[in-house]
Amino acid sequence: MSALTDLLREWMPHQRWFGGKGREWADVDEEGFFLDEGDPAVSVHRVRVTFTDGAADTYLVPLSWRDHHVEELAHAFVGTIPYSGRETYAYDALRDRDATVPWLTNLVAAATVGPMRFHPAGVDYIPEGTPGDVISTEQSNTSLVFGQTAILKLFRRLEPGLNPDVEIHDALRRADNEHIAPLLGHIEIDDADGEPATVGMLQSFVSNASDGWRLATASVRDLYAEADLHADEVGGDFAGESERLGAATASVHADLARVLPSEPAERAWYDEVAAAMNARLDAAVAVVPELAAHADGLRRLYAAVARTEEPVVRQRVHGDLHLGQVLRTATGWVVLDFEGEPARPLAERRELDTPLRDVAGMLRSFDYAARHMLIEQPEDNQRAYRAQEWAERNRAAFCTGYSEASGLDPCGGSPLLRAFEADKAVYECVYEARNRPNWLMIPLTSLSRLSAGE
Ligand SMILES: Nc1ncnc2c1ncn2[C@@H]1O[C@H](COP(=O)(O)OP(=O)(O)O)[C@@H](O)[C@H]1O
Ligand SMILES: O=P(O)(O)O[C@H]1O[C@H](CO)[C@@H](O[C@H]2O[C@H](CO)[C@@H](O)[C@H](O)[C@H]2O)[C@H](O)[C@H]1O
Repeated sequence: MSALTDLLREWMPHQRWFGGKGREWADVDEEGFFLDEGDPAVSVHRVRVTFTDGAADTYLVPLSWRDHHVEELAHAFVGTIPYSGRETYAYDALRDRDATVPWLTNLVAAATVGPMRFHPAGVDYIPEGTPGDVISTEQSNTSLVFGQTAILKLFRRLEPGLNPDVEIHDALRRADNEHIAPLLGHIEIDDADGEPATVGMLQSFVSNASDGWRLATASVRDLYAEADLHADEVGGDFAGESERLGAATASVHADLARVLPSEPAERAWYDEVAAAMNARLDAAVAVVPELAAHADGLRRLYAAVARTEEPVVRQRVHGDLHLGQVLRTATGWVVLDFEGEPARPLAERRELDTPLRDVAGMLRSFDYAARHMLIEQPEDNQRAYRAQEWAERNRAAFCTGYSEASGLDPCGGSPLLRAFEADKAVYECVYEARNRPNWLMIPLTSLSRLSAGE
């Protein structure tokens, strides 16, 4: 164990991006190289943490180094280690502005630094020389904004293979899709076996935009404030936006099917989907015992998946679409973060899937937006009624926008869609139990409706 791995063992479990919180470490290995030997020097480390259950994850940890403590960087301080007979001070290099410049310099130069390769997309200006500021959003990765023109997302957990965020953004740029922020480049690193993993993605920064969750919940607040008016009568009606969002989602799906592989689903696919849903439910009941009450009804919904004759096209999709993943600009909706559900292995997230998974994700999000303000007042039946009304109106508008743009109606009583919605709500129960237990009632309420066949 080196002085650096000792330091990382102390520091990493407290970082937002560290996915192994609460698990016991059995071992830790680290391999590093210098990205920049200037002042501050910047090093990049691949840190492999092995847990006592035998599982292991590799994290990306960039550090900056100084020969004295810098008080303004106290928030980024990692610790000290001895080097050439004196103490050196290590900082989180992504929170140290002076240490952020080399990322774009190397990207513009299409450089190779140690095992890391920088690939500019060659399509647009990269704001080289500008320092980056870390965004304050709660996120599982770390993103830096450079001069309000570009945003670099550094993926913290490294997995071999091209990250779907890069792959899908690249495909949609080739398709000239107008609902994405264009890809400006990406960065790869070779792992110990020479397999490349994606380290980062640079894309255009969408300025002056608001995210869908913020806009939708503002609309719900307006509705609650007007006790006697309906969703279509209050000032902040969101249905027009929901309809445009449906059309934007359909456009993204159509382009993905056009430029990446797609094929009709075979019979075996339906059985596999039903089996995967049942397996996810089994695992979820062990974490959220309240789910057991809905299990029979949910299994009936999943059985209908195996029986349905509904044709499905398998293709690449977003994989984790919700209102927090879309930005409204002055001209329309932009869809972000094509990584899929972060907890699933990368190979699984790159498999062909059905657009219904994304439609279901967004429909769930309308339920969330409508209900999240009921958390504090679960007995307020009047508000619960109005929440339902808001959710139904916006879900229907989203479906209308989707069908008008695609010519396909994904929502017309499809048993598949209901099953995907239920499956997402089961996933959400586990997510909420682990992260925001007082939000658990949102997916549970939806599941009692879905499992009762309503
Ligand atoms: N191209 C962009 N332009 C403007 N803001 C962005 C852009 N990409 C991401 N963001 C902001 O950063 C947040 C986190 O980005 P996201 O890709 O979802 O990261 P993560 O995968 O870590 O959750 C988004 O919710 C959004 O607010
Ligand atoms: O954005 P991430 O990829 O990190 O997604 C995870 O966190 C989301 C919460 O931030 C979670 O989304 C759930 O809550 C949202 C409101 O906060 C709601 O709009 C979504 O519909 C709901 O699923 C997401 O499930 C999780 O993967």
